[in-house]
Amino acid sequence: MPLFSVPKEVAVGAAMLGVAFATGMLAGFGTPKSSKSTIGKNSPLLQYILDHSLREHPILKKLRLLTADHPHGKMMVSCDQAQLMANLVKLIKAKKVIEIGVFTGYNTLNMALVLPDNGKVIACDINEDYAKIGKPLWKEAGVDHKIDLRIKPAIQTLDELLASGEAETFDFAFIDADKESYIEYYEKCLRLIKKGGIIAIDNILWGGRVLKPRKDDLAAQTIHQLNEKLLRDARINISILPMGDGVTLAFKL
Ligand SMILES: C[S@@+](CC[C@H](N)C(=O)[O-])C[C@H]1O[C@@H](n2cnc3c(N)ncnc32)[C@H](O)[C@@H]1O
Repeated sequence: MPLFSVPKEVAVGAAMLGVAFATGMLAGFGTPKSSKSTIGKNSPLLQYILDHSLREHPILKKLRLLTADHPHGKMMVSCDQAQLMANLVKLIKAKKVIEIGVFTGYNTLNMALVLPDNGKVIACDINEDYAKIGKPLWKEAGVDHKIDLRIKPAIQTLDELLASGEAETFDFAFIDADKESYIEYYEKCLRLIKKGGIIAIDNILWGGRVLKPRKDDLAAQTIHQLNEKLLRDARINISILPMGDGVTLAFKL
């Protein structure tokens, strides 16, 4: 039984989105490429959205183009989603931010650029080689002093932050690493952020595989379980945005 019935206008909107998926109407971002888009490719409408909203810092753009050439370039967060997160970070006047899954550091730089000079991004990844690509650009942008890169499993970093008394001291978290650990990441981030803080969770549509997660697809199953859990979680308010590969915003109450 669903917790809430679906309002008619929502059902209509969802149906329209479904049609858009099916017809490829919402079919992706052209240039600049939104590399992680589930919502298709080559859509004039999404291109229009980008053309009329993207204000990308030149060094951020440089890192995006550099990352796009990387063999795993598709892992990079979409630029429109990154811009939304930067706007949220500014709106809530965030000072302390966690990023789980740095890759080449596009969004790490994106957030560092909008934090105050004494702000901090705790940037978690297991692969130092990826981060080495972005590091010189963090420096070129003059924000490297705001980035604390921790190369080890993110769960370990989160546990260390909790153990050192940093619960309820963070303003914003972005979860974008191994999907199988998403529920653990969420629970630990929820303890680390303050009331009024925001957790953004990427890939919550997982290329559409959340609709019918296969038994052997642990990532799809975990994301789907998290989506179900968040709907019923009284500690937060949520919104799911059909942007990139789907992003949930969880607002801590
Ligand atoms: C999708 S990418 C992150 C993209 C990044 N947020 C951006 O702005 O472009 C996922 C990253 O998670 C990292 N990762 C995978 N498992 C991890 C773990 N257990 N702990 C920390 N990072 C992990 C990978 O090395 C990879 O760089």
